[in-house]
Amino acid sequence: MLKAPDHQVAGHEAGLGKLGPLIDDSGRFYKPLQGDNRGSEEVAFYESFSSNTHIPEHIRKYFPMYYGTKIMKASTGVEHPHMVLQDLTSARVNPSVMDIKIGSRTWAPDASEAYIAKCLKKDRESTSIPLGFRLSGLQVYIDDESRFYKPDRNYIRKTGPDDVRLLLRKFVSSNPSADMEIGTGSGPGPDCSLASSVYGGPNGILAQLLELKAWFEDQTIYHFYACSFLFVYEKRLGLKGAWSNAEVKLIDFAHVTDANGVIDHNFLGGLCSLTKFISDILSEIEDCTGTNGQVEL
Ligand SMILES: O=P(O)(O)O[C@@H]1[C@@H](OP(=O)(O)O)[C@H](OP(=O)(O)O)[C@H](O)[C@H](OP(=O)(O)O)[C@H]1OP(=O)(O)O
Ligand SMILES: Nc1ncnc2c1ncn2[C@@H]1O[C@H](COP(=O)(O)OP(=O)(O)O)[C@@H](O)[C@H]1O
Repeated sequence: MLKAPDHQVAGHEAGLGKLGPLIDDSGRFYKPLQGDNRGSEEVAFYESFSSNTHIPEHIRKYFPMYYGTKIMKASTGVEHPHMVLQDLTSARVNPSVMDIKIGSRTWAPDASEAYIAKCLKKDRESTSIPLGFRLSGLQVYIDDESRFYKPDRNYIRKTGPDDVRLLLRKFVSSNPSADMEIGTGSGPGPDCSLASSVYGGPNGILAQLLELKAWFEDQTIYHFYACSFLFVYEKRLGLKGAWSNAEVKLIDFAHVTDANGVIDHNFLGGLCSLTKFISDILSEIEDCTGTNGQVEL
C-alpha cells in the first residue's frame, strides 16, 4: 500500500492536495516529477548516470537505485509521473536521518533570473555561503518513549554555523533536545556518545565522505548543484561487535548539469567543509576519551 514516507526530513511533502513522495512496503520510494522541467531534469540525470560506464562501481553505491518512471496515483489523488527509487530508509526501524544540501551556490548556470534570486536569498540567509553547505532537515532517534528529536523547518532555516556544529553533534548523541539550542540552554550539551561509531571507524560517515571526496577531486562528468547528502543510521543499543551501520547517500538531482571537463569545485568545497566539521567532532571526542573511532553502536 502506498503512503507518505515515515522518515522524510526535508523537501516537498505529500499532504492534502500537495504533491510529495510516496513509499510502498516493497522498499520503493516514488518521487513525483516536479514542474518547471525539474522532474524531467532529474529523470535525465538518473538515466544518464545509470548508463554511464565511467562511474566506478564503488561510487554507484552512494546513489539510490533507480527503477525508471511510472505514472501512478499521486499524493494529490490524480495520476502523475513518478521516479521509482530505492527507499533509503526501508531497511531501518528507527532511522536517524540528516539531509545536508551541498555547495555554496544552489542554482545551475542556466537557471532563470527569478530562480537565481530566490536561491541566492536562501544561500545568503543560511550557512550555504559561509560554510558551503546547509542543513535541510534531520531527525534523531532517542528511545521508544520519546521517539525522535526533529527540529522544525523554521528553526533549521535560521541555523548559523554554531547551530550547524551543534546539530551535527546532536545527530550522534543519545540526549538530543530542543533546550540545547544556541542561546536557550544551560543544561548539559549533546553527549556525542555515538560519534565514534557513526562518524568514525573504517566504514563510518567520515570514511564514506572521504571516498566520495577522492572521486569528486577527479570526476569531470557532472556538476551537482543543490544536491544533498542523506546520512542514515540506526541506533542499536546493546548490540555489541557490529560495524557501523551508517550510510551516506546522494539525493536530489533536479539541478545537475554537464561538467564540461571541469571539476565540481562548488560541491567539492562544501564536501571539504563538511568533512572538517565531522573530523573536528571526532578529534574532540578522541581528546576526551582516548578512543579512536572504534566504539560500537
Ligand atoms: O519551495 P521551498 O521554498 O520550500 O524550497 C524548496 C527547498 O526547501 P527549503 O526552503 O530550501 O528548505 C528544497 O530544499 P530541501 O530539499 O528541503 O533541502 C529544494 O531546494 C526545493 O527545490 P528543488 O525541488 O530541489 O528544485 C525548493 O523548492 P522550490 O522553491 O525550488 O520549488
Ligand atoms: N530515495 C529516498 N529514500 C528515502 N528517503 C528519501 C529518498 N529521497 C529523498 N528522501 C527523503 O525526502 C526528502 C526530500 O527529498 P528530495 O529529493 O530532496 O526532494 P525535493 O526535491 O522535494 O527537495 C529527503 O530529505 C529525504 O528525507
